[in-house]
Amino acid sequence: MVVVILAGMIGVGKSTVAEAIGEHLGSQVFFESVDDNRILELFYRDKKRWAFTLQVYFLNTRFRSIKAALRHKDNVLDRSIYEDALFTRINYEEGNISDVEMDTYLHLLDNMMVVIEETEKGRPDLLVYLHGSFDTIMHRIRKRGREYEQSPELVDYLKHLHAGYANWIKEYDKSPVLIIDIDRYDIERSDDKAAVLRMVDGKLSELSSEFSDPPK
Ligand SMILES: Nc1ncnc2c1ncn2[C@@H]1O[C@H](COP(=O)(O)OP(=O)(O)OP(=O)(O)O)[C@@H](O)[C@H]1O
Repeated sequence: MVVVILAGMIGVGKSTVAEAIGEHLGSQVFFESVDDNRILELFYRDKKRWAFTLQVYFLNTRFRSIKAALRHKDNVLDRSIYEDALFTRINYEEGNISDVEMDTYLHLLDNMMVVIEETEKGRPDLLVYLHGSFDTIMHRIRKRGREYEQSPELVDYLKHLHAGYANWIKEYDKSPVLIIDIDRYDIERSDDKAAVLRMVDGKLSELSSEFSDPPK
């Protein structure tokens, strides 16, 4: 049983890579659909009013997904609960979330983490972190063309988030990590996609041999 989670900046391509890994490993993929997420649009229109509500919404849906993923067999998640606190922190730093809201969020998250760690598996096997330069990411966000992500006023928020990710990945310690540079590998090209899947296979087999090594 293998649980792989994806992480990385908005627009970096997590859903596409999650789908490719899921297909390759024969795993179920948990996508967070944003098409029916009304709060997301409200948030992009008025961050101060909706940031906390949006974070609680995502926390709840990610909690549900990670519990389900850790309970069943082979699964891939396109974004996970481990990463959402970064969005909350950035929104706190931007003044969109108050001290009291931040504290409430962190207590809620702590409680949820206890439940997650108490599941039989406890944590994912691998985090695949997609890293890209700010320019590449902006290019992808524009190309994807989701209306609420296009406002020129969002650039500072996206820069802040991009810088936040660099610290977040250094501190992440819930599972082993595989970093993929999207400036180098474009999953839409078949040879790059094959190379990415080989890296995932390589990492998973390295981890499973470490796991099965007899103790010395
Ligand atoms: N916790 C969160 N707080 C604020 N916004 C969030 C949070 N989680 C996701 N989002 C926003 O929701 C949208 C998520 O879209 P989606 O799930 O397609 O992910 P993405 O990061 O844009 O995708 P991909 O890496 O697959 O290109 C993005 O605008 C993202 O910023």
